[in-house]
Amino acid sequence: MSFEQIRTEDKQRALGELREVKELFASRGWFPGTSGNLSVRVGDYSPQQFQFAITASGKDKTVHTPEDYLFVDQSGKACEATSLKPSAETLIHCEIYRLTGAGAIFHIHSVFNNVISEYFWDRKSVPVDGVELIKGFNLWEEEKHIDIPIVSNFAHIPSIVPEITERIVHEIPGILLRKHGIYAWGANAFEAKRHLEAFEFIFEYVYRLELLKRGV
Ligand SMILES: CSCCC(=O)C(=O)COP(=O)(O)O
Ligand SMILES: [Zn+2]
Repeated sequence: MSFEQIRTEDKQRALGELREVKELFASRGWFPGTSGNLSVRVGDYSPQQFQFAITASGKDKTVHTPEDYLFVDQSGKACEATSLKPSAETLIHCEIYRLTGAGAIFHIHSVFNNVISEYFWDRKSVPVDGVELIKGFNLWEEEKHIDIPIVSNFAHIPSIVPEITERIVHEIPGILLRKHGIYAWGANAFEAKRHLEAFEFIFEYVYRLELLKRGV
């Protein structure tokens, strides 16, 4: 399906969802210093061909402007003529869509996700035991253990991608970039938001529990 074949109302819906999520996450302080990026996929999907709306690069995501989003294809190329630049991290979105077929991907930087990614860097994953909120990932097993993958961060974004390709696991709808932030995804914007909120809850829980264990 080409970009032109995608219905205007579907494109408008994606932009509306991005605007809503952006405003909510901004109210939580989840976009410090212009960080973070959000995307919602539109139209039909195959791993070889898809399109999505994504936040433009370097914008203050706490304000709304007419130049907040653009549409790109599976290689990160703009679908329409525009002076806007897609997020510098668009290639990460492309790879996550290619691997998972997700409908939306949200990325934020927080102190908790940064601290936790560094604290558990030696084991390359965050261990989580029996926390109720993993039900937010549709994991309903009693006292389930999960490991949230952590990958290396590089200034050169294409260098981050191969480790993401290697480490994404079907059960866990997110991945942590070391001292950078969390990427969370879902079948649609509602689910990706739920997953992101569950990750952030878990990171704060793990952080506070570690402090208590250490008597800090
Ligand atoms: C200013 S934070 C550094 C870039 C980053 O990590 C990020 O999430 C925002 O980049 P974008 O190009 O999407 O604005
Ligand atoms: Zn980032």
